[in-house]
Amino acid sequence: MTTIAVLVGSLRKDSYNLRLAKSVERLAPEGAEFVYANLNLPLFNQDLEADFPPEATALKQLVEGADGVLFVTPEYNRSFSGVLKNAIDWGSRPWGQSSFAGKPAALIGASGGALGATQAQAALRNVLVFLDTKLMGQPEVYFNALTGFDENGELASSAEGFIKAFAEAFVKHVESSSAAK
Ligand SMILES: Cc1cc2nc3c(=O)[nH]c(=O)nc-3n(C[C@H](O)[C@H](O)[C@H](O)COP(=O)(O)O)c2cc1C
Repeated sequence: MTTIAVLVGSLRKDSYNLRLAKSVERLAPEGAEFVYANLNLPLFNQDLEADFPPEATALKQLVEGADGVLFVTPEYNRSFSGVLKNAIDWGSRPWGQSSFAGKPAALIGASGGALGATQAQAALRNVLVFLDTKLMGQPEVYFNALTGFDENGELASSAEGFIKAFAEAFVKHVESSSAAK
């Protein structure tokens, strides 16, 4: 079993990005288990590092126990969401004990427009490289939620192919990175 920790950077109940993550999960090869992190965390405060909040510890444990991490981000003001940055900041601490270092990872994102969280993903990619994740380069998916989901909120048939290709490439990336350890 290959375990994937999923970090969805939106707390919105009907989040496009959560729907996108669930679509990736549905189209992933058998044997991959997706576990969704709780990102409803206290605001990062370095004063709290000596006594980590339990929710932040749970996030670190989830990531450390997973074979790979999938980051799913909305675009807020041309960057990735504060919710996701906050979670990444917790997971990266204390100094020298980042949960992300060496983890096979990929990113994907949706927004309600044709640009499909392009700028958010570019900014997030920079952070994930700095954190020394083993980041999948291709394929990239910039997901337009207005055309990518149908009127029932399901993945549009036109999007099935490229989301399946992304899911397959990601799980392969995780499994080959883990085997190479
Ligand atoms: C504060 C804020 C800023 C936003 N900025 C952008 C933006 O820069 N680019 C964009 O494509 N969409 C932007 N949006 C629209 C989001 O893409 C849209 O709200 C989307 O549904 C968020 O993802 P979610 O459905 O997973 O919550 C913004 C939305 C909010 C609330």
